[in-house]
Amino acid sequence: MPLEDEPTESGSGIGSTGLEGTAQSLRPQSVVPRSLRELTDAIGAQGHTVRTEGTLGVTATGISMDSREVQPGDLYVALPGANAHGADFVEGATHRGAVAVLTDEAGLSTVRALGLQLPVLVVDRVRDVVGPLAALMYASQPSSPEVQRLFAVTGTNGKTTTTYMINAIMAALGHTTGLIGTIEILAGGRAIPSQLTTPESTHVHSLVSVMREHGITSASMEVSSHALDYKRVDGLVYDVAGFTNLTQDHLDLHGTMDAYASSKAQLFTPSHSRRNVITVDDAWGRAMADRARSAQGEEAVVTLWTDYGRGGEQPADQEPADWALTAVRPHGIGHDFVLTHRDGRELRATTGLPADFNVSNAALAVAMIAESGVDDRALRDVLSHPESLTPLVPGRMQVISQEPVAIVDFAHNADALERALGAVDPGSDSSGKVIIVFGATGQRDQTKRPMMGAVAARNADVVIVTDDDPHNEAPGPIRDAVAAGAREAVEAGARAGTVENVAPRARAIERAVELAGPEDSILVAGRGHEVSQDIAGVDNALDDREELRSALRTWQARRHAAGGNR
Ligand SMILES: CC(=O)N[C@H]1[C@@H](OP(=O)(O)OP(=O)(O)OC[C@H]2O[C@@H](n3ccc(=O)[nH]c3=O)[C@H](O)[C@@H]2O)O[C@H](CO)[C@@H](O)[C@@H]1O[C@H](C)C(=O)N[C@@H](C)C(=O)N[C@H](CCC(=O)O)C(=O)O
Ligand SMILES: Nc1ncnc2c1ncn2[C@@H]1O[C@H](COP(=O)(O)OP(=O)(O)OP(=O)(O)O)[C@@H](O)[C@H]1O
Repeated sequence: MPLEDEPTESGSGIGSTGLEGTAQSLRPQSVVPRSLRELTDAIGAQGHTVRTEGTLGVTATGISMDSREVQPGDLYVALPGANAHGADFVEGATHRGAVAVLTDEAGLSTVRALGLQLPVLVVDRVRDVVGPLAALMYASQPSSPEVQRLFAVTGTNGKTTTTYMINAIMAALGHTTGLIGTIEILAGGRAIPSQLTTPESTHVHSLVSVMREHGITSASMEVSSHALDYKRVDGLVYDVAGFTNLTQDHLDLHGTMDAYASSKAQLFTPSHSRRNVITVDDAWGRAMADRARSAQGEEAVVTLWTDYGRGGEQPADQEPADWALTAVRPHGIGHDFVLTHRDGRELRATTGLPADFNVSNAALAVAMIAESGVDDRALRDVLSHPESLTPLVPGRMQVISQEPVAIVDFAHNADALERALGAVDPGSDSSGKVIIVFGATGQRDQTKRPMMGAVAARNADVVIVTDDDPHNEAPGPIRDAVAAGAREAVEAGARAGTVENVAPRARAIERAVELAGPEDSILVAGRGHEVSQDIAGVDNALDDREELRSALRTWQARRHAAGGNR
């Protein structure tokens, strides 16, 4: 039974000088100092009222919204938050060298109560002005796409994979690429530690500038709905922004699916993007395209149809999409596909990544690049090489073993789980069972727990419910809620013959492997690339890929000892 190689560091391209640091600490080398008067004028030019206290002649050379990240010469942005007000930390910020503060009235009172006399700019809604100020400070917006091309991807699932695919194609087209997303930030192959999918606005702007200083001519970014609501990408206009899909997730933040859709829709407006490619496989996508057209105008919005299920026929009652998948054929564990434009142009490509949804992600990546104005002939040439659309995306349908098929994936909501299970199902011609190990996150959207359980029971033969990141919630009841959804589905006739509740997670993975025969498929879902599990605020080392490899080695040794029979 071959175990797949462990992933290796990919790419290089640029030297590391000037890239030592984290998303929080990196700053462009060349920054034009800005007087508080200039910054005040810039806030006023955005239509915000700003009140100033203290001298406006002071110049700032950086901007930070966390006291712990302040560098000498910074404007410290003291934001009101859910846990604290940034003004509570203003003394720390001044000790680190902040020269002025931007805050609201409450923040001003705190600063003055502390007896601090440094200049203060006061606005009503602080987050509204930070992005554009950081854009000014770090001159982040590229002067043209020829200098640096910026891509953004949003949607519930597929952002990470699509951004990796965009980068793989752009690199093959000769660009030095940058990436900002959930797994990592990459600058020309150099990894920069990061915490959020989309970093805070001050970091986003400094990173884009730093990347340009290091010769990065194309950058793709995941833009989460949190980022849009928290205005983390304000002040940056992407050349092309793409939409993957919208399914239930993050309702703890957004409340309703409509509010969630409205958050995403902000990306498809002139203040965020010039051109959009929107996947219109379902009603959410079609509504997103309609909203984008009313915000951007018809010309700026391109639709993409990837729901190839009916053999390429688009629904007759819908307007045909601009780009559509018109042929999909299995190719190894991946697929060949043809993307056809309404005007008759065809782009042929192959992705070696498994699962139907990766054809959708690949189609979006290709359409976004085609719409970004790259040379058509060069693009066709690059797409003729399968490796252009087969990046290693850590923890995304990552194949750990072929026999039994053992895959680690990041699916952590019902839709992603269903699709990932569909991809590992050997089908009715095979006697192989599908075994799934997964859990649900604590302190997040609780409504998805039984839904995920039910999806697992409908699409797998053996369901092993375990812990994800419980965070500060008791893990037992989370597992019970997921398992209850699975058992209810089994009672209603779902496929699963067994539902087990096993913790800790490493033991659940072992259990899945113990139950597997060589013809079976194991999917360990939910944590993908993650290497630690947060239990009650403590990060415990745990890598699903390592646990799976170790359990498979034991499985292999047992089989060997038993002479190949189970
Ligand atoms: C819900 C959310 O996104 N909250 C973000 C928000 O928190 P907050 O407004 O409540 O801030 P707070 O903790 O009250 O602190 C108030 C202010 O004091 C500052 N502070 C705090 C302590 C200190 O010592 N010094 C200091 O200056 C903080 O930087 C902040 O500006 O602002 C903070 C400061 O920038 C963020 O760190 C924090 O992200 C938290 C950590 C987070 O986990 N966010 C996740 C949910 C998130 O954004 N996820 C999405 C991806 C979602 C997905 O698709 O899966 C992402 O893009 O990563
Ligand atoms: N187009 C898609 N449609 C549905 N599910 C998908 C799609 N692409 C990926 N997935 C599933 O979603 C999981 C996460 O994929 P990916 O990391 O690319 O998405 P993401 O949008 O970046 O997710 P997150 O916001 O949670 O980081 C994958 O492991 C896979 O199970």
